[in-house]
Amino acid sequence: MEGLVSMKSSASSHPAAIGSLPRRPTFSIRRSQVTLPRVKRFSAAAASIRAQQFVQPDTMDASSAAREEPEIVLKAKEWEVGMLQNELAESQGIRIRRQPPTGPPLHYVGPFEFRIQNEGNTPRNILEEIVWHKDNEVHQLKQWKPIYTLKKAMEDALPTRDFVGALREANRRTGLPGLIAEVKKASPSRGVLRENFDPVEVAQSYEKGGAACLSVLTDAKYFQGSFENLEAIRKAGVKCPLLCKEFIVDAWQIYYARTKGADAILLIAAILPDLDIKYMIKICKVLGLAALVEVHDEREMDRVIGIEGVELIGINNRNLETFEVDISNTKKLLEGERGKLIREKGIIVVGESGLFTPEHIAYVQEAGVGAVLVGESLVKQSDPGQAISGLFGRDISS
Ligand SMILES: O=P(O)(O)OC[C@@H](O)[C@@H](O)c1c[nH]c2ccccc12
Repeated sequence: MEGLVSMKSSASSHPAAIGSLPRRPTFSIRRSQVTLPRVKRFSAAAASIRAQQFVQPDTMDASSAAREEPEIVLKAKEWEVGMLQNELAESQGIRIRRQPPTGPPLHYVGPFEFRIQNEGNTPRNILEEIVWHKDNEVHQLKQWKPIYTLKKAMEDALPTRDFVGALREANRRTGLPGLIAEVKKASPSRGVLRENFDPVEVAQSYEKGGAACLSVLTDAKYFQGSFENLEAIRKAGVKCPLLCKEFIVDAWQIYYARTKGADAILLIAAILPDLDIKYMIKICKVLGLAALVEVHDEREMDRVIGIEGVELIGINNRNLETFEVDISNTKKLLEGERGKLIREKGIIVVGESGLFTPEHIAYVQEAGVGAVLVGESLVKQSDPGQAISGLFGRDISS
């Protein structure tokens, strides 16, 4: 019943499998111990396993691994860095792990696909699932378009527009929070929001209805969005500055967003350690992009307030781990010292998610937001731009 299959003999001898090789090696590191990619298949009776096959790595120390397969040791180091990243993030209260701690959920070994379903490498919630998927997706995209090709594309990209300035101006003009209207076809929590979705039509309608800026979902798997949508909206001549709504886990995505016409990007504090946020904000400054840094609890807010150069903080009323929506979250995070510090620093706060009525808008404005980010309540209406008047209680188009 048991059979040993080495990674070398399986993966490299089956060309068809090479394209689908995982980003991470099919083994894990626990401190000084290297787990080699030797694979045993056990009986399907193993209780905790939903898969057809169970992959049980054998162990050996790092030096003997080096003698056997230097490339494997290099990959092991790469994996170790990923592990350290998880530990660093955890020390900042980040529960979302950047990669599966014991290897990717799908292991491709030769022509076989091994799916392991154990506690360690099964995502704990939807946000973690999205992040793991994104990490692999970005790895593939980076191979297809290495960073130097993006730098070239950036030289030809259209100039960026002032996202923060547009929000301030709308706020000044209307006396209401500036609107970032979201071009969103679907979401994991709500399913499809708009059938016959035409992103350019929705964007133009929002602009006509008085939106200051637009947010365009680019994640394909969970939100049915795309970078093509972002690019098409930009090229159609929509003047509202555009936020690329993406799960950013790698700086490469920022450059890519810039080549596709973004004026701003989203950084989610629940998945990015402080150092990543700092570094990515610096990249944004160099590229002329605004960064909307999203938080959803006190700890994330305190981390982000302390980061130099933050101009826009989004408070998400939806917990991305549980999907629960509670608009009092915006109020809670702006009370007392935190609100005072934010005002002193001149940071614009964006109230995000779950806003449906003029009362909701008034409530978050009272709490201290200078802008709101709204998707569902607008995009579900037959005329999304017209729906803006309903949301704000009056016409804000002129
Ligand atoms: O559709 P709503 O409830 O109005 O929410 C919009 C926006 O806040 C939400 O889409 C969002 C906020 N932060 C995110 C991060 C990723 C994906 C989506 C989001």
